Order: sequence, then C-alpha cells, then structure tokens
Amino acid sequence: MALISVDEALERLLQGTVALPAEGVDLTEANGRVLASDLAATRTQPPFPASAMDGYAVRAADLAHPPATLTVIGEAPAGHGYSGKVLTGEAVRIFTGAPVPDGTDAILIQENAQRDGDTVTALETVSKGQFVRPAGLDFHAGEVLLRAGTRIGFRELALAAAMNHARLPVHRRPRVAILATGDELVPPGTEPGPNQIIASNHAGVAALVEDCGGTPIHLGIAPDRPEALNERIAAAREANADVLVTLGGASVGDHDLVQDALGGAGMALAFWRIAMRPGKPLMAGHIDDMRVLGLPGNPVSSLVCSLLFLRPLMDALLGRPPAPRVGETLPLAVGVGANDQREDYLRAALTHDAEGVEQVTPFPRQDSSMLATLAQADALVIRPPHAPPLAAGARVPILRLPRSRG
Ligand SMILES: Nc1nc2c(c(=O)[nH]1)N[C@H]1C(S)=C(S)[C@@H](COP(=O)(O)OP(=O)(O)OC[C@H]3O[C@@H](n4cnc5c(N)ncnc54)[C@H](O)[C@@H]3O)O[C@H]1N2
Ligand code: MOO
Repeated sequence: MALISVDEALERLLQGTVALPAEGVDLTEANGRVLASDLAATRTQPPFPASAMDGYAVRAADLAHPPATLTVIGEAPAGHGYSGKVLTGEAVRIFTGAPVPDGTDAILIQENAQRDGDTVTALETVSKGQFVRPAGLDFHAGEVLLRAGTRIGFRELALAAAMNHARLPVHRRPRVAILATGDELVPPGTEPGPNQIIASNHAGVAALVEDCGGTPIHLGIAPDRPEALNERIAAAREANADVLVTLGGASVGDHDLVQDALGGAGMALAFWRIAMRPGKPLMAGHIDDMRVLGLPGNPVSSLVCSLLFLRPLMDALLGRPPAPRVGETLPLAVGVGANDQREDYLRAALTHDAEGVEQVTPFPRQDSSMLATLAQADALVIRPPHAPPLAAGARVPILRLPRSRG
C-alpha cells in the first residue's frame, strides 16, 4: 500500500464521524465538557438598574452646584432595595448591587459625601447614570451566549450559572481504550528485565485524551502473542470504547501483530502507512462503531500522531469544529535541509531575536525515540513533502505544542 498524505489520512479518519449523544450534567460536573446545544440566557442580568458602588442614590440634577445637602429618606442594601419614590432634594443610602430606587439616576460614592444624621452633603457633582448599571448591561433574556461545540471552562461555567442553568447539555465523553503492545515493555514503577524498557506512550496518550475531554480506559500492556492481543481487543469492545488506540506493533516487523489481530476482530481498514515523519506506520479503521487508531510504537511518533489525529477525532466525537492543522508561520533562526517525500514534524524551540521577533529553531537531533526533546519543544516545524532547503529567516509553518504553565 502506498503512503498517503497527512491530509488524506485525516480526511479518511474523520469521514462519517458524528458527535456522541448529549447528556445532562450538573454545573458542578460540567468543567471541561463540550456543549451539545446553544445556551440562551433565561434571564436578564442585571435584572434591574443596580448600583455599582457604596454611597447614595441621588438625582444628578440636585448636585449641580456642590456642596449640596440632601435628606436621606431610606436605605437600599443588596438583595432588598428601597420601595418608595425619591423626590428632588432626597437621597437613599445604597450599597453595591442594590436596585437603584425610583426617581434617582446616579450614585454619589460615599467618599464624596458627608453624612450628618438624616442628611448627606455631596462634595462633588455626579453625572446622570454615574455608577448605575442599567438592566441588561451584561446580557438579556433569550440571548445565545454560549454556542454548541464550546468547551466549558471557568469563564463559561460562571456565565452559564449567571444565565441560571443548573444543568448543561453536553456531549458524552469519548471513551478511549489504550493498549500498549510489546514483550519489551514493563509498566512505570517496575524493574525492567535485561532486555526491557519502561512503557511510556500509554501515559502520554491517556493524558492527551483527558485534555481533549475524553475518558481513558487502560488496557495495560499486551505481550507479542496473538491470543493476548485478541483478549485485549475484546476487552475494549466490552468496555464500550468509542475509540481503541493501540501502541506499537504497527510496522512491518515479524512481531508486529497488531494489524492481523485487529483484522481478525473484523476491523475495516481506513488506511495504513502515511507520508509523515514521525508516524509512518500509522493505521486507522473501525470495528463496527468502535474507531481504531494504531499508533506507531516510537514514543515521539505515538504522541505527535495523537496530537495530529487523535485530537481531531476526539473533537469530532465531541461536536467541536476542527482546529486548523496549519495556520501560523514563523521565521527560522537557522537553515534547514531539503525534505524527502514524508511530511516532517520537527521538534523546535521558540525564542525572540534582538528586535523581539519570535523565531523558531528546530533541534539538531530528531530521532523519534527521544521523548526529552519532545518535552523541551515549544512547537513543531512542519516541512511539507519535497520542501527545498531553507536559509535562516525563511518562514515555516509551525504547530504550537500545548504547554502547562511553569
Ligand atoms: N523495516 C522497517 N522497519 C521500521 C519501519 C519501516 O518502515 N520498515 N518503520 C519504522 C518506523 S518509522 C517506526 S515509527 C517504527 C514503529 O514501529 P511499530 O509501530 O511496529 O512499533 P514497535 O516496533 O512496537 O516499537 C518501536 C519502538 O518503540 C518502542 N515502544 C513501543 N511501544 C512503546 C510504549 N508503549 N512505550 C514506550 N516505548 C514503546 C519499542 O520498544 C521500540 O523501541 O518502526 C520502524 N521500523
Ligand atoms: O515514523 Mo517513525 O514514527 O519515523 O519513527
């Protein structure tokens, strides 16, 4: 089978993918979830003209020539309000958030007022509307403020609460079963045998699944035996996985048994082997409605392919619009050589030159086993197939890597 392009592979992977059904969750459980329908305000906020300051509700015209003394006829704390009408020469003691009483049109802040028993003297003028939040300043009932496909974060959560939604319609979280394969692998925290290494890919992929809003299902490490693989593939189906991610065993070696096992379980192959580095042996298909993504075993390959393929698949399952793969370009700080037929994703550092212009430096060594350089990288430089050599200063497409603070 010939190598297919990254774009073609993405298209085949996402073909026919529909968003998972909606479910209702309490606001307290909604952080990180993706809205399944548009959300409109059920109320107007603020519902009444409200004071933005502690002070006195006044008629601005009364204070045209300070100092002006007014009679304090009542009090309006937040949550209560003053029910009477305020006439000329009168004021109401008011606190932040309280409804502005009838007849008043501005707030005199208490720092500019002198209280003396039943009277208050304004030391400054105020303009009409000063420190008054008109009704609906924030939003009006019926306004759609959050769209389907929006990922709920701390800001959206507070807004949904203010709109008086106690439960939110969100897409069910994609369930992603993750299966590491290979006799050479032992779990982190155990002592490897003489020819073994620590399995790392499942941990990174599971974290990415969580970051994308999915639930990882850990299927452990299957040794290179067909029965062991068959057993774990069956376990993925029993766990109702929406996606099965296999790690390793995707290439052409005698011990790369994954594709055979998946084929035996009824997988319809969408593609195998793509024109990408790292990630050549990537494979995709489906067993009934369970998607299958066969990631290459090399650690950097599996994580870069997760970013480029698993992330958009998760977005599609969550009803989110696909993020553009390429968009930004930056100047190279150093020259790069010509590329071959595989689209290359080079781990790179972002820095600023003397003029403060951001620039990108690909690391000199790009072996797909080197996880340390992936963790150090700020971005991936994308080199299209057959790209010519480029000198320092040439602009190249980049993909910023998600980074935790710190
Ligand atoms: N003759 C050829 N050999 C290889 C080709 C090829 O086209 N012809 N492709 C190479 C490329 S490119 C890649 S990428 C690798 C991927 O092969 P597999 O997907 O079959 O991966 P494995 O052989 O199982 O493992 C490769 C490498 O990664 C380590 N590994 C595997 N799983 C994990 C894990 N969960 N955590 C950490 N490390 C893992 C494994 O020990 C190997 O070192 O094939 C090339 N070969
Ligand atoms: O494609 Mo492999 O992922 O070059 O190492």
